[in-house]
Amino acid sequence: MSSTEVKVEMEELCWNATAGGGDRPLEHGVLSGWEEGGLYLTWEDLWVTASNGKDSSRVILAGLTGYARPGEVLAIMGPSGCGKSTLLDALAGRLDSGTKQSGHVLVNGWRQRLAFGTSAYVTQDDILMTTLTVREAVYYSAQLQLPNSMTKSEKKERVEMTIREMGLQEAMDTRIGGQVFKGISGGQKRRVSICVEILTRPKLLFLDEPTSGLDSAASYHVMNRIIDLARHDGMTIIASIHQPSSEVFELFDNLCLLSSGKTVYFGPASLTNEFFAQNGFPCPSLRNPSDHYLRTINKDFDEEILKGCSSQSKTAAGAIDILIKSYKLSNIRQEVERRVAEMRGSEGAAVKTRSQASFTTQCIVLTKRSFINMHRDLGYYWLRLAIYAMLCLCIGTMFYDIGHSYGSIQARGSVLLFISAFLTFMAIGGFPSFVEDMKIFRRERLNGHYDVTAFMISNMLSSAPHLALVSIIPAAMAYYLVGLQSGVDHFIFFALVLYASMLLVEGLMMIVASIVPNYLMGIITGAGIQATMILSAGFFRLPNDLPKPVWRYPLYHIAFHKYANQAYYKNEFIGLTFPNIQAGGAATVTGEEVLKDFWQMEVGYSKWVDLAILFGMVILYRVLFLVIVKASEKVKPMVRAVLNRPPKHVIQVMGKASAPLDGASP
Ligand SMILES: Nc1ncnc2c1ncn2[C@@H]1O[C@H](COP(=O)(O)OP(=O)(O)OP(=O)(O)O)[C@@H](O)[C@H]1O
Repeated sequence: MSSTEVKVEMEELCWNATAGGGDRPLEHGVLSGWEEGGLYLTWEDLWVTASNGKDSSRVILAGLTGYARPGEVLAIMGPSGCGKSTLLDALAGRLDSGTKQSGHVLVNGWRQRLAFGTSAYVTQDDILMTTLTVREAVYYSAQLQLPNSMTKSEKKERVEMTIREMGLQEAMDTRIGGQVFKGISGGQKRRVSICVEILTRPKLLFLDEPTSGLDSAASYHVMNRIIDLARHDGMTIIASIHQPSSEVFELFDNLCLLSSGKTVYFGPASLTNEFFAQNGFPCPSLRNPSDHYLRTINKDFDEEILKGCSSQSKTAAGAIDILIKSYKLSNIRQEVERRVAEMRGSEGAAVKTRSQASFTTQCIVLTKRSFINMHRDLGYYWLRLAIYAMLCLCIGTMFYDIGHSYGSIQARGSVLLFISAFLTFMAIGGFPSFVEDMKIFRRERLNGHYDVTAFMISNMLSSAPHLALVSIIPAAMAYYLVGLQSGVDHFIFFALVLYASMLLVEGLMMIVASIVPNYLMGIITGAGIQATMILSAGFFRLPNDLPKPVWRYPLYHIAFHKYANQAYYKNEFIGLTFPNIQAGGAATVTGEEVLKDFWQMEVGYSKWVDLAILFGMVILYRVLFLVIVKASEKVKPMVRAVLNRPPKHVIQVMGKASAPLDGASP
């Protein structure tokens, strides 16, 4: 069959006659149905290329055009690696920095920012808090997202209902689980991920492989419920899906079939069969249609799979060529373009951030959730507490009853330095758990569950009591076994310095995690920064001997270990006297003299000033974290906005539409 013949036959396929249940009539310029609140998404000539390394300029998506409408579900299908996730990311404004995007994506006819809290996105990986039960995970999410106007019991009811709809009632009180302990299954995790995103009935929902890990019955029920939501609540749903059963396939309104980033077919799912048949690739009667489409266009396993087709081409590569050419000439494509053009001028709802809970509610709920997570996670603090206790027992026995001899000056210096450097350094052990928290934070942030400041405050509040335990118990063991300066006030000060130092390392690791999210790279970076600070704190190389002035001052003054050292030393030495061996032991040397002459410390101000500087730095580190996260959230959409300029004809059409929303511009 020549391509002209294919074109003629394709023109006979009438869009509206056989389109799926969700197809609605279009009126000129305005879409009927969900105008009040729905989000219309259109994309035209959308290109995505890799922009990093060897792959730079590799085309991932090649000029795609399509749309998604409220009340409908668009399924994206294609062989593995064809660009399904990339298309979802591009539409959701979440492409990573290793890619470049061109063409344009419009929401309600306008270029609006979708990233950071405006759409719900269920990613391929299930990033959930492993220590929570299913009920807790969904309930905390509900509290974070649902409006304050809903009562507690209404929220609970919504949670229970959503959990049941996803078939998770049996697993409600089972912990999600992760690497350390086994919890619910992979398929159940998938459904929990969907639960937390559909709670608020988001206007726009992206689902990347929602049914992976589910059996066919569960897949059908989950997709059926999602489609119910689309129809009932006017949600716009775009789902990439691998291998739907024929029942699931029948639920979709539109289908976007991709191969190597190119459109093989975009149109009503119900017309796909005819499209394939018309081009010489009819679906055998006993085969699942979606299996057939994917086998026909899968170049990775050519030859055999096309046996029996009536087309001239028996290879997938040839089949793809025929289908792409035929689609370009078809009236299905023209209809898609017409609808995309219609939607350019449509007027719909503004893109808003999703969480409707107040800032205070977010802070309270996040603090509670984070506290429970830290409490239940053995690796977060309990293991550290045990290791710290063991280490402090070693310190205590090794430096037991240190005394007040001349030699005890050096021994006191060593034990305090060890505590200030290594005991603090070990706080880095919380990083792996924190990286997991950050992954959850990123997912929830992108989905608009809460504010960054709420996360920062809650993290600080929930970790504070745990860190206090880790500092006080081991510190007391070391302090009293060694026999450091007597007096409860001295011990309390000592524990406060250790506590502040631990808070500082946590803050530092939060900053590192916001820049280097990878766990190994983060540990290396965090360790490197701390080692540099310890080295420049004026102990290994005494302050007066440090290179002057260029090298000395910045690091010496920035390193928090300097202030921690000074605080420990002042707390310990001031008020003590030691026999002066150089003077034959007859005279004594005071603690102040030791600090000034021996360690060249700044004794002109009180130890409380050092402690205040440490707590000041604790706040500074948290604020820095906040600034970095907020800045990174702003930079990404700005870069995207520059690349995502609509062509001239779009600007002309949009000129008649309403004013730009949410900082958007036409
Ligand atoms: N930042 C990037 N740099 C280079 N190549 C990329 C980048 N992002 C995606 N790709 C490549 O683009 C192709 C499409 O990736 P994508 O994850 O979108 O495929 P997919 O259809 O979702 O695959 P699967 O079904 O297996 O999840 C892959 O070959 C992938 O390696």
